[in-house]
Amino acid sequence: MKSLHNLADNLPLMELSQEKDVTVYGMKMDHREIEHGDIFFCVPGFTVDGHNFAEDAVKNGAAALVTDRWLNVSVPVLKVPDVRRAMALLSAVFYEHPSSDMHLIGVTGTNGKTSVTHFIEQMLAKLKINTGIIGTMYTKYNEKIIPSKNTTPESLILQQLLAEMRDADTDTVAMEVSSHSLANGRIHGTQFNTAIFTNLSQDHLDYHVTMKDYARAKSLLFAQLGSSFNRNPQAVSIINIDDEYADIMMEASAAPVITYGMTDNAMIRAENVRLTPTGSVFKFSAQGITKEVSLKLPGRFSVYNALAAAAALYVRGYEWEKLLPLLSDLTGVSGRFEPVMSNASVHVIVDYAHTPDSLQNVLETIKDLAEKKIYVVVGCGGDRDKTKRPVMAGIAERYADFVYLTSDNPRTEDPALILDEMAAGVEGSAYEVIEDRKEAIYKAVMQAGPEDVILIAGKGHETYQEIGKERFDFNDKAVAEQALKEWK
Ligand SMILES: CC(=O)N[C@H]1[C@@H](OP(=O)(O)OP(=O)(O)OC[C@H]2O[C@@H](n3ccc(=O)[nH]c3=O)[C@H](O)[C@@H]2O)O[C@H](CO)[C@@H](O)[C@@H]1O[C@H](C)C(=O)N[C@@H](C)C(=O)N[C@H](CCC(=O)O)C(=O)O
Ligand SMILES: Nc1ncnc2c1ncn2[C@@H]1O[C@H](COP(=O)(O)OP(=O)(O)OP(=O)(O)O)[C@@H](O)[C@H]1O
Ligand SMILES: N[C@H](CCC[C@H](N)C(=O)O)C(=O)O
Ligand SMILES: [Mg+2]
Repeated sequence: MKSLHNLADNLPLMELSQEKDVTVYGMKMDHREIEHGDIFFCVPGFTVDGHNFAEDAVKNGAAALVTDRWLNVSVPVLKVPDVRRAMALLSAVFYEHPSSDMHLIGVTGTNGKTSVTHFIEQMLAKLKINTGIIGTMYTKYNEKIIPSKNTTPESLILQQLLAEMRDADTDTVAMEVSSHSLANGRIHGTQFNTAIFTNLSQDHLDYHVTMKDYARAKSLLFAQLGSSFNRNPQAVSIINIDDEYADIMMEASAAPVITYGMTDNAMIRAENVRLTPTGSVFKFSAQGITKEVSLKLPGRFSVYNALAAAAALYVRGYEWEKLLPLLSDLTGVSGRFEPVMSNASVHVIVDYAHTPDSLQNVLETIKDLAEKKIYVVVGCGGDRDKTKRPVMAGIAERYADFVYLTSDNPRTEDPALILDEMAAGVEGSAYEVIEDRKEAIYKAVMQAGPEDVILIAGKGHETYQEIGKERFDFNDKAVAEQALKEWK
């Protein structure tokens, strides 16, 4: 519970429609969720303008509105230049800056965010540190799991979750920070101790339009770190120096930078990386310390993710001697290079690769390990970057003996048209289009021979398929398990 005037004092350039103060009991951005005494934020959205719901919000009991224009309503209106950013700041104030009461690690980049946050959590759990996670799969702290709608929640949900974590004595939170959230100001008012950059490659060009815009959005995490806004003098940026966009992140960083990678100029390095059938072995090197490390995780990309997680723990205050042994115990994350267990001798791997770069990385790893044929079942999501469709199909063709192009989450697009766009990227004829994902998985399994490998890409841990505006139960792993039972 807060006074509107006290809240408003935190916003530069705000104007109030009336002198009357009111008590604010909660904050909402959807008028259908308003309860008596809430502030309603009129967010100009991508599909609809929240200002259209102002009157209904008042009818539902809103005590005040935050808007970007004057509206004629009976309750006080707080006019601001940018409603989303004002919402982020006021949510942080309303919940009394929960992020400043914990060690908060933000992870951004096209691929690897979910993996890195989970690796940090696994290592800190071994050190008996109470750690929370916010990301694509869920928000998780103590034994509680709250399913996610977005990878990075809207600011008022984010601050509420952080406040719950603070109240549950969560010490450290590892959080995925998406480019959408940065561009939308969802993390304004959130104080990070550490920001990690994994990598940048093509995705979300529907939203950001060019790679430069996309990189600029990602760099905001580093620009906001340790700045006057996020007052944390201890803040550190951790950057994958091998990525071609590393310079942009380093230049943007308002905090000192630690680099990691496999090249000589990385401060934290993996040298002489050797991939093995069960993972990898490499020589870890940082600040004069060298140590042979083995990982039970697939591919070179996992080495990068492990280095990022180790760097975060170093910044958290742990000595290398203490944290390096924890790397060998890291285990895979659900839906990320996850083998499907069965009695059949066909190897099926479910992976969340939904970008060209991640698909290529995963297939390179499979190519190194596979002794027989490789099959790929892959689709691309609807209402998302269309330009990645032919590219992903082309990558699948390059590595596989045969490709099944199928639906991912078509959402409101025509699945057949998405598949046409994918097929345009295939040059040869070793592919088939099967719109129904279950049918495609079954067909791939049924025609595979002993020791062949099937990659089912794109949906990883997802337990639904979104067709139109509806979500139907669907789980790649469960479908593959069933198909494998029928394989002979
Ligand atoms: C592009 C984007 O970020 N969209 C988000 C945005 O939607 P929007 O701006 O279109 O909202 P809108 O539907 O126009 O509505 C505008 C306002 O009116 C309100 N409203 C609307 C209808 C109504 O009857 N009453 C009402 O009050 C809405 O609550 C909202 O405040 O605000 C919504 C409300 O919070 C979000 O759910 C929605 O995320 C959707 C689900 C989404 O798909 N987002 C994706 C693109 C996204 O953000 N992805 C990244 C991960 C990307 C990655 O790295 O892989 C993420 O962080 O999740
Ligand atoms: N460091 C990496 N570099 C390239 N590809 C990676 C890396 N880490 C994971 N991948 C691949 O990308 C897929 C997605 O990984 P992960 O879920 O960790 O990424 P994310 O950044 O959280 O994705 P999202 O944007 O959907 O939240 C994995 O299934 C794997 O195929
Ligand atoms: N965070 C990503 C997830 C994509 C997962 C894929 N299965 C799809 O639906 O495109 C996005 O919203 O673009
Ligand atoms: Mg993720």
